[in-house]
Amino acid sequence: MDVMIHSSSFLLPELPADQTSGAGPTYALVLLNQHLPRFTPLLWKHAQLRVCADGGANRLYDELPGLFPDEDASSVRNRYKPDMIKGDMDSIRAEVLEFYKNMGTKIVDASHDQDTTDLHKCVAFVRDFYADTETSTLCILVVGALGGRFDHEMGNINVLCRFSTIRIVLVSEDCLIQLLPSTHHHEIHIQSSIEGPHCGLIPIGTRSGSTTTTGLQWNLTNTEMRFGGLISTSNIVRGGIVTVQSSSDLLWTVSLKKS
Ligand SMILES: Nc1ncnc2c1ncn2[C@@H]1O[C@H](COP(=O)(O)OP(=O)(O)OP(=O)(O)O)[C@@H](O)[C@H]1O
Ligand SMILES: Cc1ncc(C[n+]2csc(CCO)c2C)c(N)n1
Repeated sequence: MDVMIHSSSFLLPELPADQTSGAGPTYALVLLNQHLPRFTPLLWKHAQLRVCADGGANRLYDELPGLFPDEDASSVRNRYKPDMIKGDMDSIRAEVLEFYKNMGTKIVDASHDQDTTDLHKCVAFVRDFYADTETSTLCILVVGALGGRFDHEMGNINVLCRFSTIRIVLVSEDCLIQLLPSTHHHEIHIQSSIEGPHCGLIPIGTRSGSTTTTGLQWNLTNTEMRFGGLISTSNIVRGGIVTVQSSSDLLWTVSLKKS
């Protein structure tokens, strides 16, 4: 089975040289309508496409200037122009919509679709935008996915499952969450300056018949995991590389260090 390599190098101030030369992932950033983490400007810099999901545009408008306390709010806003705002447009404020429309941001009202979330709509857009790009090189970073309403959080995690062939990372102030599809074996390269040591491996939707790991304090060896039984929470990363093999898709989560 092929090995999928994972690295959170998008949280480093500069991408490693092999990535800046075009060999690494193509990052897209999606901003949701929850508190934006402090490193949003860093992810913005690394991303080639930036999309706000509906009320995510309010967060960009309201919260980004606060991350640059020494600068004038309007000059910060003028520097961060999203490529697109997409969603059912029931949360974005009129003045925010007007501001970004005047800056040239593309606005897509998808209010006819009340069966998929704004994050789903944005991920589908990014996927289609990069339709000609090899899927394995695309990585969608999502900020504002956690905290607040639990139905929203579960909807956001469901997007990882619905688009399981695309690399998507939910990035909060405290942790990262991503899906490890069972179609691959996984090598997670830990950036110990920014992430760990706490981590978890969580089956989602169904039991995971057999999981084997290395590089954790409490490794699994052909172990079954299920809700109501064992799931691996409060585990600890021990080595620089964690490997995971599983018969079912799993969520991988790792804590982020408070710099
Ligand atoms: N409290 C929250 N916790 C986690 N994610 C959130 C939260 N609020 C919004 N989001 C995410 O941001 C996206 C855009 O938010 P927005 O408030 O514009 O959604 P919405 O269209 O009002 O959602 P809904 O109609 O389902 O209530 C949502 O699709 C969701 O992914
Ligand atoms: C069974 C079922 N439950 C909830 C919704 C509502 N819903 C789900 S996504 C969405 C859009 C949010 O921007 C809305 C309103 C539905 N359609 N079907």
